[in-house]
Amino acid sequence: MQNFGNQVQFRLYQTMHQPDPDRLPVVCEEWEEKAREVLQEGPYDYVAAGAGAGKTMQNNLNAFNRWEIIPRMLRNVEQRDLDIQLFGDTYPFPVLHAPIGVQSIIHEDGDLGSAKACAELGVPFIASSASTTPMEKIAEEMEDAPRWFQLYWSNDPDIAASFLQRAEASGYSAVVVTLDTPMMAWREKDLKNVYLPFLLGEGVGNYFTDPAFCAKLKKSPHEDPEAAIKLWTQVFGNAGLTWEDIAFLKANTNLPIILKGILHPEDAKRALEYGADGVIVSNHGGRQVDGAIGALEALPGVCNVIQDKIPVLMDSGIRRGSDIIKAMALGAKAVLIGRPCMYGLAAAGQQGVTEVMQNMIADLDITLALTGESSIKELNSVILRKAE
Ligand SMILES: Cc1cc2nc3c(=O)[nH]c(=O)nc-3n(C[C@H](O)[C@H](O)[C@H](O)COP(=O)(O)O)c2cc1C
Ligand SMILES: O=C(O)C(=O)c1ccccc1
Repeated sequence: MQNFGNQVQFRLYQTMHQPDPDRLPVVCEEWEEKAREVLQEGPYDYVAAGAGAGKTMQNNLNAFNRWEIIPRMLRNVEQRDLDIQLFGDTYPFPVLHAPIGVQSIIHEDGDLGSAKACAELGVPFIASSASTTPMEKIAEEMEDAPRWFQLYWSNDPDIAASFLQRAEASGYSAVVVTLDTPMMAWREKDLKNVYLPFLLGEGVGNYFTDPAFCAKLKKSPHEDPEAAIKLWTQVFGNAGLTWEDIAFLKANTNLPIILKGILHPEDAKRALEYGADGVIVSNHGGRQVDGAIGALEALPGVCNVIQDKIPVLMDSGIRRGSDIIKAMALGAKAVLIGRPCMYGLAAAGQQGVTEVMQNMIADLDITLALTGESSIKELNSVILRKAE
């Protein structure tokens, strides 16, 4: 896409004649502020806060400040390529929408709004196991736009296998298996607010429509929602999994399997040994282990082990274009955008997600050019230095 960044930027400046209240935010922190204004405390904190004291979330942001870009000059950056290849598909930008459950708690557009915003831009949408809208409905709305499915690996193998089968049948082209959430973390803000969306029947759309899940209930989720929610709390996670269980996934899907939540180089080694098709370096946005390593800090160690044998993606802390450049220069093939999209969704529904994604990509395109690079795929750590 020619001069994507300049076009978006020019359009934004042209809104100068619009009255202020109609103008949507541009800056990530401003979107977050707007989200805080429109949401009640429970849902806002559910999205914005992390595990424990929030140290990991802080580490994620700080990690980006430890790297600095050294721009190059006079390198003809008129034509720029932002496209990437992953698992045999070409995508227009090196960004995906992170899997995010329970989007219905922040806006009525919910998962469908986000999915449609992504579809318009050609950005792959990773549908969460914990979406409120069932995966088939999301797929239907997205038509042939790119989409992946994120698996929460239930301790009930029938449910896990059924989710995999449904994802493949409804046209998702890869499975992201989230390993860092065998149970919900100790989340201080949610405990203080006494707020857990699932207990309110949010984020259970895939379960309540699942034949394997429903087979374990006496009455349908519609007839007896309380019993269904209780069953959900019993089957959601699986703390008993080991690396040997990866074979179960391979036996139950033909799609590429991408392991999300890899931080330790030793786990990167296991991911290769056990046949993962890709990994995502992530600490779940600091929502699981408090005091964990910032995701960007963990990225070089993982890439060093993987040695380009399979793609390494990353998330946790991406807030602007330069963050994407740093992650890719350190070895990520693409990044996932999480909370920024949710602040957009909260403040302005589907259009908010479109704006956040579009602005992030525009910023990326312009910053790439100003760094003196024209191909996102060819970035490497030569353009970075570790700040003192
Ligand atoms: C409200 C919320 C819900 C999330 N739900 C899921 C989920 O269902 N599955 C998953 O793998 N990750 C989930 N995540 C984690 C994101 O996929 C991603 O790793 C994280 O948002 C990255 O951190 P960042 O948003 O601070 O950049 C969730 C994150 C948030 C904020
Ligand atoms: O809140 C989360 O971070 C999350 O990943 C999750 C887990 C279960 C259901 C919905 C979201």
